[in-house]
Amino acid sequence: MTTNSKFIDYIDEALEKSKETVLSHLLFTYQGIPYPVTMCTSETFKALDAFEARSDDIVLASYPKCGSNWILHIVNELMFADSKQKYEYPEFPVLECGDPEKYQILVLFRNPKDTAVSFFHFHNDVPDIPSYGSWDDFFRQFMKGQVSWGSYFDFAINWNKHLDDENVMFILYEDLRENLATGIKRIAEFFGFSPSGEQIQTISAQSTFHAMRAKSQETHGAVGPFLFRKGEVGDWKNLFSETQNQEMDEKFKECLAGTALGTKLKYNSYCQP
Ligand SMILES: Nc1ncnc2c1ncn2[C@@H]1O[C@H](COP(=O)(O)OS(=O)(=O)O)[C@@H](OP(=O)(O)O)[C@H]1O
Repeated sequence: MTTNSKFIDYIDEALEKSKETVLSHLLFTYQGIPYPVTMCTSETFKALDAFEARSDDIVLASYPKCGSNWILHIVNELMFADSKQKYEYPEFPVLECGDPEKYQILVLFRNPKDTAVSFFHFHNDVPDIPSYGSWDDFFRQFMKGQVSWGSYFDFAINWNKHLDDENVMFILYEDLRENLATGIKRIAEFFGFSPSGEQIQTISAQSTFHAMRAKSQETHGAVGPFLFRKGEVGDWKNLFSETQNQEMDEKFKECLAGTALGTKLKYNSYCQP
């Protein structure tokens, strides 16, 4: 992502509001889903009802902490390689709804255990964001879907219905982690970009966790190093208890076992001890 003061201004403003917010006052509910009062308002959601997309808009859908800043960076670099123009965001680039028919949509998933752990650290590490009392407290709320942006599992169940849509491309965080250049090539093909082998290599080198973390203060302001925290697969093993493992395995089975998305998430590879 390019240096963009609008982007950083928005994050700084949200952090400033977070300073005065206690955890019990963090969430409001819009159409049954909790959102943080520091970043969203019901007015914005209502205004988005009248939003009209352009036919060449690109949309990324992701539950929090699945690597959205990573993919935004990659797409920006691909656009730059294609057009030689750096895109400057006129607004903070997060749209909470829109007409899917009009977009090409990247859907980004990460295994639910690492997603939960990343989400917990974000809350508890960023000084200005209200903290949970403990990992166990956060886990309980995460499993109930009572965290910002709601339930990972409801998000997954809904997207499972759209995986075969022509305008939707699925990306798995763990696949990208394993082979960044291949992932970048697939994203480029989906959007009709034709980067050279050299451009793919350059974008890959700029999109590694370490490269992005090193620039994170420049790209994301004070919160940067917390957004690019560890970037690993399997960090959940440091926090999950045996009971929590079983609880999430059960929930996964109940919600996603036997579904197309359930298979694509490769749960047995990434979520078993
Ligand atoms: N380049 C690269 N490689 C590997 N991993 C990366 C990369 N960029 C971001 N990340 C990791 O993605 C996690 C943050 O996800 P999001 O950007 O979606 O967070 S947010 O919802 O916008 O707050 C967060 O995960 P954790 O480190 O586990 O907390 C980031 O470190």
